[in-house]
Amino acid sequence: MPNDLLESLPVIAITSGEPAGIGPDIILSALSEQAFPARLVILADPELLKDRAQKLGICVEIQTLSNPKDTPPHRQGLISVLPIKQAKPTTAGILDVDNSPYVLETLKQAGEGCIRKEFDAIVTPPVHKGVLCETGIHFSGHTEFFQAQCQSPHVVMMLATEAMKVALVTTHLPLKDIPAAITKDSISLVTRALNQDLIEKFGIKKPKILVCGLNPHAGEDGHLGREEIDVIIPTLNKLRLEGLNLIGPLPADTLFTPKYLNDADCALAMYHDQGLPVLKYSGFGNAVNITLGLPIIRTSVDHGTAIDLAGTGKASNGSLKVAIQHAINMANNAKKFSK
Ligand SMILES: NC(=O)c1ccc[n+]([C@@H]2O[C@H](COP(=O)([O-])OP(=O)(O)OC[C@H]3O[C@@H](n4cnc5c(N)ncnc54)[C@H](O)[C@@H]3O)[C@@H](O)[C@H]2O)c1
Ligand SMILES: N[C@H](C(=O)O)[C@H](O)COP(=O)(O)O
Repeated sequence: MPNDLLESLPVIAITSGEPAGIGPDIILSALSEQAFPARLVILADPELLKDRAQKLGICVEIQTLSNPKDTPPHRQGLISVLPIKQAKPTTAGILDVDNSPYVLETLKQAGEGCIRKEFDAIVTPPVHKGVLCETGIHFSGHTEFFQAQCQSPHVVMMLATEAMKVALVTTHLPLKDIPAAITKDSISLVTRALNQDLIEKFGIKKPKILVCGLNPHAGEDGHLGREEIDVIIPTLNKLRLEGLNLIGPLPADTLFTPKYLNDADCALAMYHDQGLPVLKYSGFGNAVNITLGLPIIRTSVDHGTAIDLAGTGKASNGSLKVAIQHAINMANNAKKFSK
């Protein structure tokens, strides 16, 4: 392939995710079923991928790289690996805290490579937050990990299907800590970042964003909670003066109905389990998780490690394919903008 054509293909780093989960399975099956228009580099232990491919009976060519610059264009069945060694061999379906440093190392190297511009985007199959926390560090999600690594002041978690986009004001917080985290500042920063990225990364000229209340019935005029009156309404009014097209706060139970959704670009929920169950009910297995507000591009799957399915061949790779394609599209758009 001529050099300029090769260089026009984005380099997409894909981490292995939790080795005992379905991450390796869905990487192997997705990359063996189709060719992606990119240079795909898997940050993983090649032995993990070889073992899992054998267990699943998937025929792939595993090629080890010493430099990400050498990543060839993807073709069906090609797995190009930048090797990172596990502490121990993994048994599918059995979590082992000794391999948590390996998982963290794949994320660290993916983020560093993206910051150095060796990679154009990162795609992350699922990690197991519990087994990472057992190492003694507090790991609440990739979103927060890459936010800290990139030193980004605020990021936004957004999950998207063809039909719906749902973003969150707060990410992985215990329920009891949410009201205190719904502040004028947090709502303003997240809503501005969301609006900006909907314009720049999704080409929506003037995004229309539906905003959920925090309390049942959006507080029922203060009788079911005062956060709407004291915090959310004044903040949205201020943002409207900046030109943002915001509807709400609406009661979350009726915001997610066609009357509102059909005419809007995105819903903004106040917390994880207010917005994501609706999105996952509507499109589990085919949605993408995108971190907005980072200086790098990062997409992920809409599901977890599904430890019960690892090594069985029953895991769907649909969301991973969507996450890879979104990363490629966003990387191509970013290349066009930078010219
Ligand atoms: N992107 C990520 O890293 C990510 C996302 C969500 C959850 N997690 C983590 O995953 C772990 C397990 O979480 P969970 O049990 O709540 O959710 P889960 O998504 O792993 O599993 C929920 C259910 O969905 C099924 N399922 C999940 N993915 C599937 C697939 N690709 N194909 C077919 N069936 C699938 C599972 O078998 C299970 O029945 C937790 O540690 C959680 O934090 C990680
Ligand atoms: N909140 C996500 C979900 O439910 O799908 C998931 O936990 C992943 O989050 P990170 O991308 O921050 O790991």
